[in-house]
Amino acid sequence: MALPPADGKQREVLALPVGGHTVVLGTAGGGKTLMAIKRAAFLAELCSKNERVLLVTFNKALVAYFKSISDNELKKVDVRNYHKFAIGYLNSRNLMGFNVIAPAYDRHRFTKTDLIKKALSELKSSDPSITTFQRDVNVFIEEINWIQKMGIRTLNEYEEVERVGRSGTRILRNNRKYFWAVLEHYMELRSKKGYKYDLEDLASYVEDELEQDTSNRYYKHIVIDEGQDFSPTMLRSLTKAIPSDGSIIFFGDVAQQIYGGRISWRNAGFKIKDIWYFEQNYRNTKEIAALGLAISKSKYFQGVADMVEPSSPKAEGVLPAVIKFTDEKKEILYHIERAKKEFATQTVGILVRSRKDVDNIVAFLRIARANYQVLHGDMNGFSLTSGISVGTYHSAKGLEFDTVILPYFTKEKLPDSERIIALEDEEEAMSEEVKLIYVAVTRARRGLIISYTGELTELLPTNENDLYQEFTI
Ligand SMILES: Nc1ncnc2c1ncn2[C@@H]1O[C@H](COP(=O)(O)OP(=O)(O)OP(=O)(O)O)[C@@H](O)[C@H]1O
Repeated sequence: MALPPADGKQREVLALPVGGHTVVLGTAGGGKTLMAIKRAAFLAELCSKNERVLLVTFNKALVAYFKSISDNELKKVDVRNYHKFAIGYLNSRNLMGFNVIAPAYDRHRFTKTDLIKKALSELKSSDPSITTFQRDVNVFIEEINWIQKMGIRTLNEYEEVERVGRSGTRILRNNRKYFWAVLEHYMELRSKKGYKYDLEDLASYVEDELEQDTSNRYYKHIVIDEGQDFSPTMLRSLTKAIPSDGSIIFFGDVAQQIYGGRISWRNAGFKIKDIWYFEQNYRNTKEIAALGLAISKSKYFQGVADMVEPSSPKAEGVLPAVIKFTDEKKEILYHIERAKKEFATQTVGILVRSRKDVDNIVAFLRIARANYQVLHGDMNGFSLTSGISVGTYHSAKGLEFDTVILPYFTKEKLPDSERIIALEDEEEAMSEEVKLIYVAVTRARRGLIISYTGELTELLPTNENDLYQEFTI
């Protein structure tokens, strides 16, 4: 499959002089992935025999997708997710080992969550008078992840740092020392289990090592796609991974930031003169883009700095459908039947909020003997031809499908109740979750079907402006 040629501003970015730091912010479907691939290929052509280009993105499913769509353009480029880059670098410095990263999920080993739970419970019993320790463990997990992603190294630094958004008011400055105590105790327990890192603080170790590493850099140029979800410390480590005559280019869309709350690429220490903007939406039809735009203008979306508003795409299509069902089984069977018959020659994405719901849909797909792939972190290949892809909204990041089906769009599931607990604030959870549904909706090229039972989530804008057609089945 040949990639389309660059157009308008894309052409200007593709031809930018090579060197230094560049930031490109674009709307959903603005061609950031396309340009990341083309720029990486262009840079690889300029490299001498010992110089290399890294195209780095957030998740492994996206790496598999890049490789499938790039039509040989990436022959001379290393395509990796950040963690693979980090592990490779730490390995080259003899700082890795077997099972030294505390896993996020694992049925057989202690996870980061298990260890934070243990750390909190031990501190709670050692001093029951401290009320902060009585807060839900998810609040601590959330805060520890934030501290690590910011690359904060000391309690002093943590006590000084200014927070943006509502998270700033959630944790009083005076109480930060208790969160720090849980972090420190977690680190002790982690080390006792033989783990040196976890997925959030790995980047700080890479950054520190690169800071004092005077050897020649392995990559001359780094191209980052989906950069909005890289933590500041991941981005800083990448800026240190290139030589002084190398280059780094960041492609991202703040409206699609779905990991890490309100952490901004602006904390990454890029040295830039200008920011480039891709406003043109090349993916969605006018109707789908209009719904995406309405979501991005909703009250829950407020406070998103650097948001790039899309200009209306040219392709006309049909209005998205919003269908109400009487029960969930009927809902899923209806979608599977349509996907198998009506959309048989298309790519179809069935996307949901939780992994549990993915498993549920997979069980139905198996019974229906449908042709499907599950989107997940360990995908090696990616089928681009017709067929159904099932996954969470998170796993569909950066991808696109001819038709997107979004079942379970209910108040009960959106926002996710665990996020409300972790953030101790429904409004904050809504502001996170609305970005997820923005990502989900903007994955659709031509068809979008949303469905629910019971009550529709408030995250979907109301229909006064005829953004969608409503049905009951
Ligand atoms: N200049 C162009 N001409 C034709 N098609 C284009 C052009 N630029 C992008 N596209 C197409 O538009 C779609 C979206 O592009 P791409 O995935 O690169 O956008 P993106 O900015 O990475 O989107 P997102 O952030 O939503 O994942 C793709 O199918 C891509 O091939």
